[in-house]
Amino acid sequence: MEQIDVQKKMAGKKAVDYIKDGMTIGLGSGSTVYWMMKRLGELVKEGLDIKGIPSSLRTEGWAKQFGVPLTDFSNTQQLDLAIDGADEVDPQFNLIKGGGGSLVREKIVNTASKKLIIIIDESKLVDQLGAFSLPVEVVQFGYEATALQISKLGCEPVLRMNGKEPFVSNNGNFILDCPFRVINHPEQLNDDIKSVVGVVETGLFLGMTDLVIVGKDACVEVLENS
Ligand SMILES: O=C[C@H](O)[C@H](O)[C@H](O)COP(=O)(O)O
Repeated sequence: MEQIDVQKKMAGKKAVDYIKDGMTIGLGSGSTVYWMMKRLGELVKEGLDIKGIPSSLRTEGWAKQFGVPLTDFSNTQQLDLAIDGADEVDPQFNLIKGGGGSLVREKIVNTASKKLIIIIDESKLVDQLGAFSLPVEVVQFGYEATALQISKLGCEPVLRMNGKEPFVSNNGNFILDCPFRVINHPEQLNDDIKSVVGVVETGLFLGMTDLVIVGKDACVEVLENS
């Protein structure tokens, strides 16, 4: 296993320490979340009584594979805890997410949760957001016009592809990857992008993270948002 995967596994496995009996859990997306799901499945087999709401079809598949019981928003609108990955985390615990294209469902799930824990490998910690191209989910119709409007905010959006076809999110939308390179004012940028017609959601997750678990080579570091 590569070192980065070892770090993801360390972070994912540590996160389940925060899950308590009776909780409803937001289940994030991505390769780090995979390890959390695997460990959570083991704990459920040992008797842990929880329910989860998955933030992607892929995570839903893992839940079924590992035996993690699921529920949905028709049964509960507030979750106790959400555990999710990230593509970048800055010192203020602001995030870029959506590298896997699940940002809309993730933002709905994480916003509905009382607490958000982010699990990452070391490479995700950055001084400033923006080196990772910001994913923005947009409706398919007229996406070229939507991209033009976003470009006026300081980047050249790239339509995400899946082979020769555009990538389509679990919500049936396209993703524009927006290379801003340096994001100095994330709140303002988020507002500006969201005001563009055709934009569904941005991958900026601001002021929502309570705890970051960073997987390192032989340990984990837990960073608390004070
Ligand atoms: O859409 C994908 C999500 O935001 C992921 O949580 C994020 O891309 C991090 O994924 P990974 O743990 O695979 O690096």
